[in-house]
Amino acid sequence: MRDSTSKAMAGPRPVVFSGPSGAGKSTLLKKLIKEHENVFGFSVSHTTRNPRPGEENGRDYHYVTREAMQAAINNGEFIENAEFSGNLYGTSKAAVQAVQAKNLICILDIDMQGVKNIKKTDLNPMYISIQPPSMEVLEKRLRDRNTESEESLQKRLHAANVDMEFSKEPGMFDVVIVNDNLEDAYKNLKQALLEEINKVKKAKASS
Ligand SMILES: Nc1ncnc2c1ncn2[C@@H]1O[C@H](COP(=O)(O)OP(=O)(O)OP(=O)(O)O)[C@@H](O)[C@H]1O
Ligand SMILES: Nc1nc2c(ncn2[C@@H]2O[C@H](COP(=O)(O)O)[C@@H](O)[C@H]2O)c(=O)[nH]1
Repeated sequence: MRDSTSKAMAGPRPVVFSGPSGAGKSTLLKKLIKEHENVFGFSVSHTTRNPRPGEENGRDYHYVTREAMQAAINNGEFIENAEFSGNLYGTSKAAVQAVQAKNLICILDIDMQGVKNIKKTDLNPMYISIQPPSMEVLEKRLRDRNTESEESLQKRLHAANVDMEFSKEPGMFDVVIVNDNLEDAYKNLKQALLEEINKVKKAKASS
């Protein structure tokens, strides 16, 4: 069944970022939001994982217990949710509405199960896949980030293999960006979003 709740959401077309854990999604989207804070807004997901050093509740995620999150899911408060690496993650309707109410392009950072589920809704976002140059580079980045236990790292690498195959399915993503050199990847990302950025800037200038 299609989720018709998202139909009521207005504003510019959202953008979904997906790709393996460690590919550089957060790094790129943080740069994007910093450079265009009047254009983009981040959909703050819920998760049952613990905050990492430097992460802030309500800014990076809403950190909740599994019981609270499951109850909210059962109550129909989420557009999509998924189990990833032993934790629940999900996009609440409120998170997307909060961004769209400000007439900003809503950015969702979600895993591939999220992509599949969002495709069943009426949100109609642009889908961007961020890919690492190789599995070896991905593993090094994840290890160097120093945020995962060995068990979590192995789960993420396993999911990354599945994800990298999935991203090759024709029509799954509108744009695929290989994040090798960060500045090049960022330039490609901005180019892919240029039309949407200009639309929002124009609408804001005339309002
Ligand atoms: N082009 C790049 N070159 C080198 N290091 C990078 C590059 N892009 C990102 N990194 C680093 O790789 C690590 C993983 O990046 P990041 O946390 O942005 O990935 P992610 O896709 O958001 O991961 P997750 O899905 O787990 O949140 C970080 O330590 C980041 O600083
Ligand atoms: N389906 C969803 N996936 C999400 C959501 N928020 C984040 N994510 C994805 O989870 C993994 C791991 O994230 P991390 O912050 O623990 O490294 C990553 O692939 C994110 O894209 C969500 O709301 N729904």
